[in-house]
Parts: sequence; structure tokens; C-alpha cells
Amino acid sequence: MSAYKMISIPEAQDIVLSHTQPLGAVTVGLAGALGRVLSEDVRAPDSLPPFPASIKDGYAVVAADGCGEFPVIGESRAGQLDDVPVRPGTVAYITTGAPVPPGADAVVQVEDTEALPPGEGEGEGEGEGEGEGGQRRVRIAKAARPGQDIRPVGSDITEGDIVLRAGELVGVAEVGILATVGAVQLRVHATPKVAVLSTGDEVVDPATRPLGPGQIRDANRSMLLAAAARGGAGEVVDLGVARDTPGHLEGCLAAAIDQRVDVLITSGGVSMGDRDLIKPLLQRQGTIHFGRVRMKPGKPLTFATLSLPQQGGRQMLVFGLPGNPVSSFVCFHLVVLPALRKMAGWAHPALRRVAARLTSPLRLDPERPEYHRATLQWSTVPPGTPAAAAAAAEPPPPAAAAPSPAPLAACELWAVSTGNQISSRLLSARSANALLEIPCAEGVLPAGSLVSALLIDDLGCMPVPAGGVAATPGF
Ligand SMILES: Nc1nc2c(c(=O)[nH]1)N[C@H]1C(S)=C(S)[C@@H](COP(=O)(O)OP(=O)(O)OC[C@H]3O[C@@H](n4cnc5c(N)ncnc54)[C@H](O)[C@@H]3O)O[C@H]1N2
Ligand code: MOO
Repeated sequence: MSAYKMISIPEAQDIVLSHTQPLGAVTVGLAGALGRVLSEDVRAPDSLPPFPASIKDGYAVVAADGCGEFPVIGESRAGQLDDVPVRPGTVAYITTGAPVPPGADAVVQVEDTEALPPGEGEGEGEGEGEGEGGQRRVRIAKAARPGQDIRPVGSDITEGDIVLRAGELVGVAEVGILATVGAVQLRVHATPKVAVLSTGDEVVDPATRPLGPGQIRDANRSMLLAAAARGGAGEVVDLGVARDTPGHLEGCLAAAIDQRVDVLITSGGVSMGDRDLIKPLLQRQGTIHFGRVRMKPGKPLTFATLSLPQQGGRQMLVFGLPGNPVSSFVCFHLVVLPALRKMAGWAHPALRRVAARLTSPLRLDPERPEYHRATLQWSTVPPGTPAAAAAAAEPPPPAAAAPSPAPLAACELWAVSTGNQISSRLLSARSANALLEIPCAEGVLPAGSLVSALLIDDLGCMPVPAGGVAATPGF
């Protein structure tokens, strides 16, 4: 009998998040802002554009002048302005992004004008568009309305506006916005320092070849270090492999404490065997909040906190993940990743959920809900099925014609199982971008059933339908 009560995964997630606090603020430069969560609002110190700016290459005009021939009395180029006012009956040459000169209230794009050739207008015998005394002239062929092709001051950003709020995640566009408003030093949440430790006498370095009797290569440490780095850890610490002795394991825990990590992730040694030493160690040194979770895979998942009086009473989180590589992978995404995100300041750290249809039937587990690894695919027909094979076998379009795009309304997200889900088979996580939340019940879930899918990756490994998907139905 296990000493630990079996709890549900939502309970486990709530317990972990209730023991996890956002880390304090630190200052980073713009180059270090990507992927961080702002801890303060960012305001614009000035307006954009800071001056009325032309949207087109053309001529700055007085709109009321309408069409006709006009002298070009100056130029306004981006970054360089002739400070000559445009009076009624005159125009100024202007480039995209340049300040509209005083007096002008519209821009006429160059396509709606004609530089007057020699012999026309006043400037016979001189260069194209140039009149007497070198004065360029132009014909405005299309009347402008006031304000045409001008971005007024502050039309993109108004001075004092909050352009990004505390709690927002800085992505690529946000880096550009920060640069736009000159925010080159930013207050963001600190990111957690995460250590990873494998356990087990059979576990050897991945470089080991050939394997000795009873040995297996350490898959979990590299995988969890990568997962922590991608999951937003500020620093990752490789603690190696703990041997199956209480003394060595304790030494590894001490190393994590000495290195002041915020989170320790161990794998292996949490089940019921006499060499499963993680739970007894955590019980001695901290508080175990749960030690069994109703989930497949990942049942012996363990979570503890250590309060460290020798380090000012700070708290360290410890996740004891099961040794089976898939169990470690699934537990990391369901329980550890939300904690790392919350520490890094995410307001909504849970995995995102979408709906998808099964392409094949799934046998249900009557004891535990299953987190079935799958690749989501956006398609009109269930991928990998006879219907998809029939669609693929249709005669190819004529050589010159591209395959026609699928109509948007006919597409759905299909969940393609990654095959045998035994928790030792890490290939069941290969190219998986979702964990299907398969309820615990008797029987079989038929193909075509709608299931909820937790996204564990961007959709970068989602296959692309031939011909793409049309943006508008029937377009
Ligand atoms: N009597 C019971 N036995 C087991 C139970 C149970 O409830 N009662 N639960 C099973 C379940 S479910 C799981 S999951 C495993 C988890 O066991 P541990 O966390 O104690 O893990 P280990 O025994 O150390 O290893 C399990 C398996 O994974 C391999 N492993 C371990 N570390 C690594 C690594 N770093 N890289 C690759 N593979 C690793 C290890 O060699 C074992 O094959 O317990 C069941 N048993
Ligand atoms: O729960 Mo264990 O993770 O089935 O293999």
C-alpha cells in the first residue's frame, strides 16, 4: 500500500501553483527581453509619428488648389527637411515617412502626377520638370482631399500611452514596440534557476557505447534540461546522475541547495521499489504535498517543497518525476511547466486547450485518465485513413496547375496518435504537439470522437495540407 493518497491531475496542478510565486523583478536590456514577462507598464515618452508624416512618395500640396501645374518649391525627405512652407499655388516633393512641410495639408502620390518635360510649362529647354531658373514644375493630375496620405502626429502611438502592460509576454512584435518607444532597459520577472538530476544505478551517460549489462542511456536528463530551457528557465544546472544510495542522493540534493536553484527536477526512484529513495529523502528534508496522481503515464509523480532557513528561509520546489521517459515528459508538461511559467510572471500558466477529432479508435483505461501523445493536423479528411488515401490518389492536377487549396470551412483539427503509448517508449512523444485528455472509462472511444487536446508545442511539426487552406470559404 502506498502511503500517498491518489489525487487528480487538476488537484495536483492547483497544489503546485498554490506553492509557486512569481519571482521578483529584474532589469534587462532590449536584447534580453524576448520571452520575458513585463513587471511594469511601458509608456511612450513621445508620439509616433512625432511629426505629420507622408504615407507616399509624391508631392505635398494644398488640397484646395486641386489639379493643375505647380512649381516645386522644395523637398522633404525622410530625415532631411527643407524648411520651406508650401503656400497655395506651390507644392513640395516628399518621400514616404518624411515630415509634411508647413502649409501643405495633403500628399498626392507620384503616380497621380507628371513631371513636366522640357518645353511644357515655364521651363523650356531645361531638364525634365525644371522651369526657369532651375525651378521644377509638376502637373497634379488628381485632386487631393485634405489629410490625404498623411499620418497625423500620434496616429500610431500617442505620447503617454501605455504600449505594453505589466504581465504581458514579450514576443517578437513587442521587442519592436519597445524599441519604437525607446524602452531599452526593462523591468521583467526573473526566470527560475532549474536543476535536473537523474537517478538510478542502471542509468549511464548518453555517450556510453556499448552499454554494459543492465545499463540504459540517460534520456531524461538531456530531455528535461531542454524542456526547462525551452519552458523559460533562466539558467539550467545539470546535476548528473544520483546513484541508488541515500548518501549519494542526499549529496545531489545538497548540491542543488548550494547552487540556490529555485526548482529541482529529478527523474526515477519515486515508485514502490526498495531503491526508490526520492520520497523518503524529501520527507526527511521537506514537505511532500502529493506522491501519487491519477494519470497515465505518471502515477508516482511527487511534489515537495523545501524551506531553507540557512538561505534566508527561501523555498525550493522539488518535482520527483517517474523514471519512465514518457512519464517524465508528460509530467513535465502538465505540472512543472505551469510552475516555471508562473514563476516567470505568466498570468495564465496552464497549457492551452483545443478540440480535435480522433483519426483512430482509442481503448480507454478504466483506472486512470490518459494523456495520449498525438500530432494535430488541420485537414479536410482524417489523415492516415482510407479517405485520406483516396483523396491523395485523385489524379494529379495538370503539370502547370498548383493543387487547389482546401476550403477553410471543411477543415478540422485531427489528432493522429503517435502509436504504442507504453511509458518507456519515448518515440510516442516524437513530433507530438498535443496531449489528448482521454477520460478514464471502460470501452473504446470511436474514431471521429471529439477530444480535448493540450498543446505542448507550437504547431511547427503539424503537416501542411497540399495546396494549403483557402483563407475565405469558396475563395
Ligand atoms: N509495485 C509497483 N511498481 C511500480 C508502480 C507501482 O505503482 N507499483 N508504478 C509503476 C509506474 S506507473 C512507473 S511510471 C514507474 C516509475 O518508477 P520510478 O520513478 O521509480 O522509476 P525507476 O524505477 O527508477 O525507472 C523506471 C524505468 O525508467 C527507466 N529510467 C529511469 N531513469 C531513466 C533515465 N534517466 N533515462 C532513461 N530511462 C530511465 C528505468 O531504467 C526503468 O526502466 O514505476 C512502476 N513500478
Ligand atoms: O504511470 Mo507509469 O508513468 O504508467 O508508467
